[in-house]
Amino acid sequence: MLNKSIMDGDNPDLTEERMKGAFDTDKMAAVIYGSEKFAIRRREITESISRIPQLADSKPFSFMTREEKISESCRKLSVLSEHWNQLIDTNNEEEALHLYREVLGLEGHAFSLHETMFIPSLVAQANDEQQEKWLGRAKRREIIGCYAQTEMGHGTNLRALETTATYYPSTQEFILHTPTETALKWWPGALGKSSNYAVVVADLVIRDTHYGAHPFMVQLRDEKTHNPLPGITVGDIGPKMAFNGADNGFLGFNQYKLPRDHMLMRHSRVEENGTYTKPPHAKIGYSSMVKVRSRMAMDQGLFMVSALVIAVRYSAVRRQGFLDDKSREVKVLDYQTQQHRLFPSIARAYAFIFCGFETIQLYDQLLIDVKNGDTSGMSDLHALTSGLKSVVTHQTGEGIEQARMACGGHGYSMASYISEIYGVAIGGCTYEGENMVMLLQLARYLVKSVELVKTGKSKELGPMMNYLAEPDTQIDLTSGPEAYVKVFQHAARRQVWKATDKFHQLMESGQSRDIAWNNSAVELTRASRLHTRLYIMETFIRRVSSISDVSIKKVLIDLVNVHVNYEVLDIGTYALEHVSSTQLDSIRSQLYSSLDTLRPNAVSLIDSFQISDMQLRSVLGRRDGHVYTNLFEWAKASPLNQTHVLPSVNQYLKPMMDKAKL
Ligand SMILES: CCCCC/C=C\C/C=C\C/C=C\CC/C=C/C(=O)SCCNC(=O)CCNC(=O)[C@H](O)C(C)(C)COP(=O)(O)OP(=O)(O)OC[C@H]1O[C@@H](n2cnc3c(N)ncnc32)[C@H](O)[C@@H]1OP(=O)(O)O
Ligand SMILES: Cc1cc2nc3c(=O)[nH]c(=O)nc-3n(C[C@H](O)[C@H](O)[C@H](O)COP(=O)(O)OP(=O)(O)OC[C@H]3O[C@@H](n4cnc5c(N)ncnc54)[C@H](O)[C@@H]3O)c2cc1C
Repeated sequence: MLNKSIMDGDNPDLTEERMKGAFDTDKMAAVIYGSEKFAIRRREITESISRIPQLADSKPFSFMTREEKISESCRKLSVLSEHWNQLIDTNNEEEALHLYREVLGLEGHAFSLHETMFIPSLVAQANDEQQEKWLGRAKRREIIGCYAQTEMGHGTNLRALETTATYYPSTQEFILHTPTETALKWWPGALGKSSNYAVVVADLVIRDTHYGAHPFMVQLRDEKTHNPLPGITVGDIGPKMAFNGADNGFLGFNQYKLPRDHMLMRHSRVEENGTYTKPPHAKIGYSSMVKVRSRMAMDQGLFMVSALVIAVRYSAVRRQGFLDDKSREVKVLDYQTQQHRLFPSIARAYAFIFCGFETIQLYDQLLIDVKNGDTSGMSDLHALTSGLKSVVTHQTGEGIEQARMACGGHGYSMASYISEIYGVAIGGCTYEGENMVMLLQLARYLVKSVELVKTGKSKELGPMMNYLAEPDTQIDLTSGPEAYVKVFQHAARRQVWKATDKFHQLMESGQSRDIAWNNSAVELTRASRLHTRLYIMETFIRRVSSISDVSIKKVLIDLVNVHVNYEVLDIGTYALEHVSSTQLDSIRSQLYSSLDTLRPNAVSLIDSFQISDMQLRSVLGRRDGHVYTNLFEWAKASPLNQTHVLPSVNQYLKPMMDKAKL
């Protein structure tokens, strides 16, 4: 069987789609997840979870209050604690993340930041003795940690953080202090109620000199009672747009004493007498953010896929209207507009995940290099991941919203669960650096690159930047996807140069650097987006070219064709300077025919992600496709439907109506 999701008793419309698939979905899963071994491990973990009934949701998330969600995830975490070693290789981050996604879902939980930022901060920033003291405890989950950096008044501008950590050689202690209301830590995930430790980022002060943001390991709560320690004010910041299973929190310090060896000292040090040693690279303390940003293409790709699994399956069973055959309504997936709405996002999701693999590996390599004293790769990765997190989060938001609309009215119901996926995913436009700000970080790098070319130093260009030095050439659009890469290179190069020239001209006209930068900022962010989209396209094509299995490669080439045609049309206003409007018309025709080509494989392409029903938490997107029965059962389970007459009717509506009758 080529599509491994086919099961007896499924909706025949979905079975028909699965029969049409021209490739083996297990083989595709191995490509998506980087190796056959990991794809198998994912399935094994999912299977093992299903044999532990206590790990199942006690009721649908959408019917739970915030308090119930938090309690439910804590209950499951305590069940999981009995099974970690039997379910996963606890040293394997990807296995752990898969387990969390399956059992706990995406709405957040007590360990939301423990694995993703707290432990990575200890790994990258704590010295060997500190790791000896805390890392094992953190990995064994004896303690729960989070990453407390953002303050009520400042998130983006780290240099303006107000929380101080002042060192006193006389006592060999730091005093952590929150000098103002705006200095309260505000937003850190799992800080409010769950964590008893935090990596706190504070401005290091020694003898009135401010050394800027540094990380400190801080105990927040008593390990026996879980009460906040004296000098600490901590709590939950309240409900959010989504992600309400997490207790994002606030934190204030009142002259809180911290031993000297609680500053994380792998890269910078404070000696007993207060002598400060600066780190080998000024931004090395920002590594936990780079770590998460390097994961975001992968994680956002998976968010988008979840919405697409729901929308594509639903579109294959939803019948509405007629095409040729007037005896039976068509599957809405047969409409060109539906395909145009969904298929380019499927292509982007694959592309993001392939990029994600690269950036995760680049971060792991950087960690090794930095440990060996080589910080030279930091700027490249910072620039790349800054642009990538901004583009993928924005496009993921767009893709998920299109998926919701593609499900019509039922997409708007929590039964689809798409609104929750959307709410969680678009948090990524903000966290780990607001998107505009991060696009401007990449722009700094692009401007510097142009300056290198202008001053004859093209040899010093970083990876991916050589195209900035190349001349425009004729583009032959019949020569395959590489021609579309050329269109993107031309468009990105032109925009990067244009934005840089504008910035330079404004400075030449007398504007200060910062004012000239601000007056060029929109053009600079456009340059960053084009550059990043070029990177995504190149990575996608490179990955697909490396595949040897013929049937897998064939369908992925179809997907690449959807991608390159869609992307070039999407940047039409920039592309028009390099391709004629007649050529754009021909790209349009190719896009429509590539949608057609992809159509028979659409369900298998999204089935290949092997996202279990448990993980999807969508009534509309279940693998069996029995949408209407499932939807009705779900609605009947609504708490509102547990009585025929609600107390509020008896208390308010009935007396009101009775009064009106008098
Ligand atoms: C995590 C998810 C995994 C699972 C998925 C499942 C569910 C997810 C669902 C929910 C979310 C869960 C978790 C969310 C966790 C979120 C956590 C956070 O948000 S933590 C807080 C993050 N905060 C930020 O990102 C702040 C953004 N600001 C900054 O990073 C810096 O302030 C900024 C903008 C980089 C500026 O820094 P500054 O020190 O002022 O520097 P300059 O602008 O002056 O630049 C000077 C040069 O330094 C270079 N630079 C900056 N950063 C770096 C770096 N990291 N590495 C290397 N170089 C860097 C910069 O490019 C400049 O270079 P040049 O002078 O141009 O050469
Ligand atoms: C779901 C979620 C989870 C989070 N988890 C954590 C966590 O675990 N730990 C933690 O420490 N923090 C966390 N945060 C906080 C998050 O990192 C910050 O909110 C984020 O970095 C954005 O900073 P800000 O809120 O200060 O936005 P602001 O910078 O105030 O942004 C407001 C506007 O100002 C613009 N702007 C700001 N500066 C500039 C500039 N220099 N140039 C141009 N435009 C600018 C922005 O583009 C934006 O449009 C989380 C946030 C969310 C939403």
